Amino acid sequence: MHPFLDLPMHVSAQWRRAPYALALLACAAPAALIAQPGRGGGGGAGGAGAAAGGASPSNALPALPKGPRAMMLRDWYRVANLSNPAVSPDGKRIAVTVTRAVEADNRRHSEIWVVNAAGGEPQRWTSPSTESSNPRWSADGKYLFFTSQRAGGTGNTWAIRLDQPSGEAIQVGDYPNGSMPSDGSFAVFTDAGRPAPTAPSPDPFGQMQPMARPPFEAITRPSVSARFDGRHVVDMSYKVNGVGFVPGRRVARTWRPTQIARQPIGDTTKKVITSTAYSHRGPVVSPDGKWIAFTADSRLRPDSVVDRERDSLATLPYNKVRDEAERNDADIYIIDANGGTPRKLTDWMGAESQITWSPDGKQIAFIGRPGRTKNSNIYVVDAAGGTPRALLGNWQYEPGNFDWLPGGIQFTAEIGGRSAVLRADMSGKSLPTELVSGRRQLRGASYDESGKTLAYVATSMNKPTELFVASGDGTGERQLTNFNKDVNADVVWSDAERITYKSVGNLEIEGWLMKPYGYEAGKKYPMVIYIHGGPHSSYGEGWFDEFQNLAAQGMFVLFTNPRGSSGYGAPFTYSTRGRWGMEDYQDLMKAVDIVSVRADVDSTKMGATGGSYGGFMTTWMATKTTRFKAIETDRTITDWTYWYGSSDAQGLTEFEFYGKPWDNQKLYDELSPIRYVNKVKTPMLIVQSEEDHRTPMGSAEIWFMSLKKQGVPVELIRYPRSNHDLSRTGEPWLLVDRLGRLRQWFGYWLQGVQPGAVAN
Ligand SMILES: CSCC[C@H](NC=O)C(=O)N[C@@H](CO)C(=O)O
Repeated sequence: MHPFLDLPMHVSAQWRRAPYALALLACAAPAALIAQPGRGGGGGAGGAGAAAGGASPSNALPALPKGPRAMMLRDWYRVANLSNPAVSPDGKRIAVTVTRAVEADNRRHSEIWVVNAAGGEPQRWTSPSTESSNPRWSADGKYLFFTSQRAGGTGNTWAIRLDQPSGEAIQVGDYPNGSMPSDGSFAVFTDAGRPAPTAPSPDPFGQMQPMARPPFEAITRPSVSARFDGRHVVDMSYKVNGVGFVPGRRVARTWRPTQIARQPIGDTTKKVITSTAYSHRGPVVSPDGKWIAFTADSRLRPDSVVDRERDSLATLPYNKVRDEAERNDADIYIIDANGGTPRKLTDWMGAESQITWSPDGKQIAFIGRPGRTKNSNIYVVDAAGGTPRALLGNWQYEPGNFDWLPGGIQFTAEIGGRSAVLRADMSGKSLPTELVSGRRQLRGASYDESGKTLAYVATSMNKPTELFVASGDGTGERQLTNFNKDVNADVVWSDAERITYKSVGNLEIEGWLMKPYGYEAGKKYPMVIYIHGGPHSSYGEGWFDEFQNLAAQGMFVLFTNPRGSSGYGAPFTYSTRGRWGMEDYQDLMKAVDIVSVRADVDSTKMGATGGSYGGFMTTWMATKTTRFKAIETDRTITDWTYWYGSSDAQGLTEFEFYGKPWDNQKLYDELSPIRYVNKVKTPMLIVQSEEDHRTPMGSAEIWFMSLKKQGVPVELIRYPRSNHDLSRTGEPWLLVDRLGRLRQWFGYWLQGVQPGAVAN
């Protein structure tokens, strides 16, 4: 899958405070190939009207020619991205989010479409003038809920009525979102309560911008508050990629532990059934409605104690015994559905998530990760307690989401660069069985109530996403939509050959070689290697705009999942700890060795590109080899100590590099490409976003200046209103501009195409 980082704020905060949370960071969040609704925050992704000029560019641009032909840059705007399929409880209909770019407005637009599982034309169910995503059906089939920021309501949950003639979307106060028993009579959910009312006191800084006000316990004050509009920072988490600068606290720290609430369906009265100093997470009600399972601190300590302990540990120097010890931060508890004293289900070492009751309510399943660098597995335990048993045994791969259907447990998983729907062996004695597989990526498996209908979104190398339906056991698959019909008819998307090869230590590495558009046997073509970020993410068997872009320019595109990638099991993922740029570099260069001897690859015209960890790796490569004739480094990191101080994710290197820079300065220095920049001879294009708080601008600036001062050809493109996710969720015009620059840079250095002559 394409690396796509979708970190909620709390994950970033955990990275910052402690290395322990790093198991969470496997950067391999669900892919969104070109479009993600509703993201961007202060980073500016997708903002209409913010771009330079504001005028529609399409007025001035000619219509795209009919195909079949190579992808042109503006074809990017035509590709629809489908996500979040949801099968109705009766299995008759499937709702899905469809996201497209609106080229003239420089923005994306998402709608909910519904299609009959039996087939037929999909219907648009939400307005073209508002954003709607993430459809889900109510258990009783009365509503289709979805997420929307539309005006005139509270919160962002809206609904379309299904049991009566319907019109505009409405908000439904008596149908809460939460876990329900089989009879659907009530829902349970978490509730953080309201902040305690504080007596109003005059605020001498009330008129200042939030970032400028003196935070709580700050020592300095503005001399004249009306004359200071800077940023006053005292807290560690003062900037977050995709969010922007975050004002500090104005009052003493307080805690509002999340409680469990229940609300009858058809009633607006919510009852909070717990009142504790610790938080309850992910409450799930049993099918008979008698019990609620949830996770909480393994010792039920107050949130204040847990947070203070974590914060104080985070200030200590790295300590092997303490920091490498396995931790049991959370456990599963069960409480009476009306409240009472919780019972610990089991003392299980590690992290538990996705708690799920068996349909008969006698057992509980969860995804467990027994240690930070250990494989996750699906575990099952009696609801009465006992020792959880793993269902996937020593399977190499790790489960994604799972469902406990009437016939057993089914789940999705990444199997290297492809993904599949699988059935677990409930005895745990055999490896899981693949039900839906093939060289492709499946996203968001959804079932009807009976488990007899399964829907998913699928994509493969040369096929953008579409919606598919099958029987619950994966048989009888049918494609239900063809949203990309027009663009598919015009553009010849390139396919890729899958390769595997043995690298250092006999480790098998998976990779792909995409053919250039218009490939003719007997000719030689330039080749560009793409390096993904993370490093714990992966490339895979899905349509990806960036690869298609360079293949359309007439180049081979090589992409691999070197050690450190996700999708091959945790030992593979974490094998690069403390060794970035070593064996992983060799895994990449080995792939280059293999393809560069092919008769159709011009080994004198090779390039490299990559972002984030891939940006680090491209600058690292530039210091180690002159085999590449041109390199593009994207959202790069060239100095790890600078990165540590300026990024929003210190926890990443605290874990990967065994401590803070001053705990292990040698490693931070030795792995910093800037230390060897005097060796660079390769022309480099640097792309960095002005509001990237994950890999801030300084790394790009020092690299640019160093190459300039040595006479190495270099260009720096600084994208405004953009963050670390420009290439995924950035403003469409800027995102497409970046694709154009990649074509031009490699077109110039590898194909001799003169500036301005690369086709758009
Ligand atoms: C190594 S610094 C931070 C790198 C970043 N990792 C997580 O945030 C990264 O490599 N991001 C990737 C994957 O999402 C990217 O492609 O931007």
